[in-house]
Amino acid sequence: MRYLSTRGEAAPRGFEDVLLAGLAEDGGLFLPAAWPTLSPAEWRALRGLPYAELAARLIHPFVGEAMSLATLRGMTEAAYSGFGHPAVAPLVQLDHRSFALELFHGPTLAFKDMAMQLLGRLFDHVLAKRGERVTIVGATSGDTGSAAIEACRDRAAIDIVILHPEGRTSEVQRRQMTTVLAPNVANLAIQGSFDDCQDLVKAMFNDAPFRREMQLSAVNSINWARIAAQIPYYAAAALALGAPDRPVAFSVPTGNFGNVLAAWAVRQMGLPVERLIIGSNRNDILHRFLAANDMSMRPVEPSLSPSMDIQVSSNFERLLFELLGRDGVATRTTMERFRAEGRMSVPDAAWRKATGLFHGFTLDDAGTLAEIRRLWEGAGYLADPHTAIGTAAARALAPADHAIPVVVAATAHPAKFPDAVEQATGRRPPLPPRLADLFEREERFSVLPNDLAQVEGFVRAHARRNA
Ligand SMILES: Cc1ncc(COP(=O)(O)O)c(C=O)c1O
Ligand SMILES: N[C@@H](CCOP(=O)(O)O)C(=O)O
Repeated sequence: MRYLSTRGEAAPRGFEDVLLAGLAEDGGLFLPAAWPTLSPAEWRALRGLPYAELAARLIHPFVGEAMSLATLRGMTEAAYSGFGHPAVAPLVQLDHRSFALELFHGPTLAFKDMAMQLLGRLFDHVLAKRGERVTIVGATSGDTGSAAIEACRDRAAIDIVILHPEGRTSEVQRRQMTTVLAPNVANLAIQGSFDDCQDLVKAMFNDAPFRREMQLSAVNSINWARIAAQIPYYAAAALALGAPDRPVAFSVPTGNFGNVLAAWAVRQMGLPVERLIIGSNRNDILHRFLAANDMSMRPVEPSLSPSMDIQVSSNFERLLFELLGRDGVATRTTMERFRAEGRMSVPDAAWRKATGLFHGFTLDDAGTLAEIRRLWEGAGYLADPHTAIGTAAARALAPADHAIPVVVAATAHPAKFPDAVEQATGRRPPLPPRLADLFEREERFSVLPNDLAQVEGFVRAHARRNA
């Protein structure tokens, strides 16, 4: 399997290079040169497999010659063995046609564990094989950070620095990151938004000498391996509900566009996905794009679903590349204009192609609380604020054909957002026993302004301490 950059200038690469590089040298994101596809018979043969086996079989085409299926299977089995549910990602029926796909049974209680638990092992394997060491820099609005730290803590060949927006995550989310005191882990609170954190990470990657000096790697969904590892749970849900012989729809609470992109990838691989519903909070740039071909940036506003407080959805560039007929020059020009002018629209044909499949929905905080309450009182289901945006979106935009089930990505455990859940339902969800003392644990993090030179200085000092 070879990978291309969405900006068309980086040389095609294999999986190992893509895993370690994260972002392409030309500033673009990697995508497979061709999508692996399965026939209906091949999809049917995957029904009912244990999750780890399904994951290994679906991820292996993306890994290609980099490792055998048996080696990958060993990693998926180890990655998912510690999950708190035997199905790993169970489907819970919410009403006659909609299902919550619970992706929060991993160690840090959010969907990020589904990919990150595998990524940590992939990094270890490739770094040991090459005798290399990396410095991972990542940006988080709350969940990627703790999942990445959990997956990479105490790993010999990895240093990791996670940037989060100061005061803009939930307290549980912050503590899940800052109470990990492993020497290879550092947390930085940036005085700014998640978008500022993400821009700092991309700027470090685009600073070629710094990138080389630090051997930078990424764990955000700019890294293709993250998306590849998020594909199997959509396939598992679709197969359980009758695919490939019955179409399904997915509703995904969306911020950086990574999770919904994985659902789209399942469609590229041949499963009948009738539509992809994108739920946004008041930071609704994707909704506005789908409604009126207007992707225009506004300042990021804090909401009750902080992990989705994002304006620049990194992975949209991957979809854009496909919408523009895989034209790297056009993708680069469009993205550069977006960053310079703060807005973009795409050619009409591309926009129509996008709106034929993607449907946008937006919900404010009051609506989110009402939806959490409705789910609790109506279905006895306790949802976190992100998942609630997904269920509300599913109800509003489900396909007219009632035979098509709608799968909502349940992206976080309600205990990660106890204040919002309690406000909506009067019930404060407890943390699982292994996190019960989270609020007594010592925290360690530094605070820095949104300043590239200072952040690079911090990353360098952290890496040198551990070298
Ligand atoms: C709980 C939760 N829901 C939804 C999202 C949005 O997912 P994505 O950024 O992949 O669109 C995130 C952040 O990634 C999240 O942490
Ligand atoms: N919501 C995310 C933001 C980063 O997304 P990623 O999927 O690109 O890592 C978070 O929780 O940090």
